[in-house]
Amino acid sequence: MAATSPFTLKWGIMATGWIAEMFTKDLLTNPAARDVHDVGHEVVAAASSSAKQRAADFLSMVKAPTSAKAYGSYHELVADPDIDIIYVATPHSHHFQNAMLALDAGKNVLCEKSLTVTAAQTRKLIETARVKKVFFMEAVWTRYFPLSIKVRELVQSGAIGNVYRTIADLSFNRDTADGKVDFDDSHRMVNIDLAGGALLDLGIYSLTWVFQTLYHVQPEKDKESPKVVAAMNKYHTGADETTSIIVQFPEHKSMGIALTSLRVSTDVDGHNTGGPAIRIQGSGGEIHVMGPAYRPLQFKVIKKDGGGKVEVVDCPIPKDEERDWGHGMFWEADECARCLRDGKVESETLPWSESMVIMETMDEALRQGGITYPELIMSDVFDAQSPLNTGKR
Ligand SMILES: NC(=O)C1=CN([C@@H]2O[C@H](COP(=O)(O)OP(=O)(O)OC[C@H]3O[C@@H](n4cnc5c(N)ncnc54)[C@H](OP(=O)(O)O)[C@@H]3O)[C@@H](O)[C@H]2O)C=CC1
Ligand SMILES: O=C1OC[C@@H](O)[C@H](O)[C@H]1O
Repeated sequence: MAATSPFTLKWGIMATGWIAEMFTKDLLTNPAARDVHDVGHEVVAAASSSAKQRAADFLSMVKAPTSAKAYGSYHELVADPDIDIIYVATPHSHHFQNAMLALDAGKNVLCEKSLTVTAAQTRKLIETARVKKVFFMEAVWTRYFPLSIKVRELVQSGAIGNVYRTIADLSFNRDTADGKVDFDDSHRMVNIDLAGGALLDLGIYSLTWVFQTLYHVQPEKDKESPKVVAAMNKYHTGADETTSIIVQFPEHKSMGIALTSLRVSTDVDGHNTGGPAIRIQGSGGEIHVMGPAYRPLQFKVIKKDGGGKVEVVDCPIPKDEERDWGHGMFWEADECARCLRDGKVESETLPWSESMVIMETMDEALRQGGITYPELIMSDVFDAQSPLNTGKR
């Protein structure tokens, strides 16, 4: 019997910054290098809001096929009939308007984290995807790692008993002697106009671990909206620099603690000496995930009755030797391809309802922490000519 050829998804890349580079290089790797044979990817075009030449330079830098088109605006990108799906790789501030631009044009969308600035914006995007009958997914790449899948399976199988608590941290020590952090005030990590702050950039990963171990694994009928208690320290730009959130599920008697900071580090010496980034604690044992929370490569299973033995599971990220590349973002791209091949508009691994509840949790934390962003980037009214869509800075 002849083997069926893989389903190939045609991508348009919106923006040409750091993560666009990482993701596009992953798209260009050979799926066989990660033992994937049912789906593949093609980079059809990239767009820069600043100049067509920038998009052309980007495509040659990532070694895209010469057939890939360069556009000098996001509007041109979403109008390209050859593109199946748009990857939105702009700052958080821009996600709502940029993703809406693509959805409005009838394109499927994979949008970087944090999905939006507000939960109301996420709701609008989901409604639009539903009406347009197009696929829409939040690009929290860690969810699609084989490591995450294994950990969720262990939790669901009861390997560590009932899971009552998850403690997750993603913190970078960027503290400087002058009392600041070593990001320029204009950098997207701390710039309020770009929806900067520890929570939306890093804390989303801590929350990802809380939600994928305490919420996602629950049967649909038992899913419980969390109670949220949060504290935030503000940076002088108005963004949060250190944030701690308790996410409580009273019916399940479980609790998540999501931590993030730009002042201290999860991994103090860069060698994981400080212990795990994530502790998933059950009545019969614990799973320790070694960080960073966004790209973990190892977890440990410690059983209550294990007599001190620790099972260590390594989950390296496969590399395409020919391209000398493998970052780990290809798994979320494969998920998009499989969903589209199978006619799905949302992923079961990160359904719309779960993106929504996580955004609501972040909304509530920001409210309790007293962080507000400018109206332009909090608006949930789509404007194709918004400066966020036209590249005007
Ligand atoms: N999944 C992951 O591991 C990571 C995800 N991210 C997420 O990706 C997004 C982008 O982050 P990153 O790539 O690091 O950011 P960069 O600043 O490196 O790139 C952002 C790109 O967005 C475009 N852009 C449009 N308008 C603006 C504006 N006003 N200011 C700055 N850039 C603008 C630019 O591309 P152009 O000029 O071509 O239009 C720019 O190159 C964020 O949402 C972030 O949270 C970031 C890092 C890792
Ligand atoms: O998503 C991310 O993961 C990696 C971090 O270095 C980056 O700041 C963040 O945006």
